[in-house]
Amino acid sequence: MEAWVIVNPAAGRGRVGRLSGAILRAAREKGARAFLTEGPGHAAELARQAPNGARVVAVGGDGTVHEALSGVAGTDKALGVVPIGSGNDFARMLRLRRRPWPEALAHALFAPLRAVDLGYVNGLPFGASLGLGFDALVARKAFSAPPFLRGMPRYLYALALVLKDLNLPSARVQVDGEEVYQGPALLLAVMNGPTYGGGIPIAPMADPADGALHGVLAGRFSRLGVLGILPRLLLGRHLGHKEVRVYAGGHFAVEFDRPVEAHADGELLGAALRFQVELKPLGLLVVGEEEMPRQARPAPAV
Ligand SMILES: Nc1ncnc2c1ncn2[C@@H]1O[C@H](COP(=O)(O)OP(=O)(O)OP(=O)(O)O)[C@@H](O)[C@H]1O
Repeated sequence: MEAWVIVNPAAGRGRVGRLSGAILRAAREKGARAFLTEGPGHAAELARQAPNGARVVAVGGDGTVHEALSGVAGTDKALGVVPIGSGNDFARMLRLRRRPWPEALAHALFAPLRAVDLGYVNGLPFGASLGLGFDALVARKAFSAPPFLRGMPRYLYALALVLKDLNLPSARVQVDGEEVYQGPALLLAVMNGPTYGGGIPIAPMADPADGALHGVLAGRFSRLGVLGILPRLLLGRHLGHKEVRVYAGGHFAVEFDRPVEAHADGELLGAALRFQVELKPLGLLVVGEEEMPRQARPAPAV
């Protein structure tokens, strides 16, 4: 099987850039074709050019994986990942163990393939997460924050800007054809994996091989309410909040009363009024762990 290794030197806050020569060499020694991306969009283009049946290995973070996914989804190519980004939620969804990069590369090139569910939003594929509303707006503001702000200060700056002008849109949400919610919405996360934003456990119950997307909707929240739920969210203790609802299904149709920001796998999609979200069960071939344990579930009642 042909393998294409796509290395994003900008990922991992420059770490991949420092390692890129060694990674390209190691990939070629293992018989793969290896490429360094030249800018945003290049990983997607390379993944599209990879031949049918190829294993496409993204070296970088969730942005690189998301781009590579767009060239792999809907084909019989397979997606591997060497997670050296700052977030790595796709790798977390696959339960990839932490390995030094040479081992992670060998794993991505040679470990067996398995299938996981694949999400689509308005026709575009996503791997682990889709976020509509508040979190995407914070990401948008962080994107245009002054360049001297980095990491947590950049996030807090963006959060403060969004909270200052907090004005919730109204949403109508249908899951599998049934209307489940109508009202103000702070955010709706539609998740294939349990985490986004670099490990935030927004949907601890999500499992990429269960044939369902998991929606977590935060409804009416004040500024103070948002500040109160954030620490609970970081600990995965937000699901019991009275304004947090959870849904599972294969098709989410979401309509807002004004354009709302969205991100897929942490990549901004642009604001829109309507989002059609579909799941293709086991629609993506990936390199995961040999054993991907499912979430612990209570035994069914007998
Ligand atoms: N050669 C390049 N120069 C600059 N940017 C690039 C280049 N190649 C790709 N990119 C862009 O780099 C961005 C960041 O990559 P990525 O998200 O993989 O890394 P990260 O931000 O460290 O990880 P994470 O998303 O997991 O936090 C992507 O949006 C991608 O489009």
